[in-house]
Amino acid sequence: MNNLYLIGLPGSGKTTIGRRLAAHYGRAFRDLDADIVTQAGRTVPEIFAAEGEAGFRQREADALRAVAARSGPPLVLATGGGTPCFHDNLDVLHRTGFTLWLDVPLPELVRRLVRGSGTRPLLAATAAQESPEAALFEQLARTLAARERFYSQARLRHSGAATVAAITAALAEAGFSPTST
Ligand SMILES: Nc1ncnc2c1ncn2[C@@H]1O[C@H](COP(=O)(O)OP(=O)(O)O)[C@@H](O)[C@H]1O
Ligand SMILES: O=C(O)C1=C[C@@H](OP(=O)(O)O)[C@@H](O)[C@H](O)C1
Ligand SMILES: [Mg+2]
Repeated sequence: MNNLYLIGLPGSGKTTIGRRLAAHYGRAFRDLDADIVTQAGRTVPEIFAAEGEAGFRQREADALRAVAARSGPPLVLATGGGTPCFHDNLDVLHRTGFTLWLDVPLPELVRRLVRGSGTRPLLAATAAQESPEAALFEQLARTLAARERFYSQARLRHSGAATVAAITAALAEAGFSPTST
């Protein structure tokens, strides 16, 4: 299976860029968080509140395995920021597709996330701090430190321009074949 899997920190553009890459390649797009929400009948913050992070991670692992096991044409999947870091999910990603790490500098992530962090439970507490930007930066830096050893195993780390043209050129150079199944 030749799915294209986008991984990286919250705000790195997995959902936004994933949708554009899918359109470019003529593939279906899926967002793992959206699958989880549909299956649970609850929003992501509601799942964290009712079931804790452990409950969310179990749902995430199950949803990923459902996508990975499906038959049909390969798709583009935006994972959640934590997906590669729990429940051997990285093995599932590597066995069933090509992993692309969107590596975006922390100050840019802070600019993107400082409004709307309430929809991301692991970042929500930063909004109540005296300096939300500084708190968000610290939180993202801690998260990256814990996750970099997973993200860095991606087949391609893209740190350049977040355009479809730049990313598809980098993917081609790294050996991603959009037409192979
Ligand atoms: N390349 C980009 N340039 C500017 N803003 C972006 C870019 N990609 C995403 N964003 C914005 O950043 C926020 C988070 O993007 P999103 O795609 O949801 O990231 P992720 O799924 O990785 O958490 C959104 O408000 C989105 O509009
Ligand atoms: O980083 C994380 O652990 C999470 C990121 C979120 O997805 P995005 O990366 O799309 O924001 C979502 O899966 C959940 O809030 C947990
Ligand atoms: Mg997303």
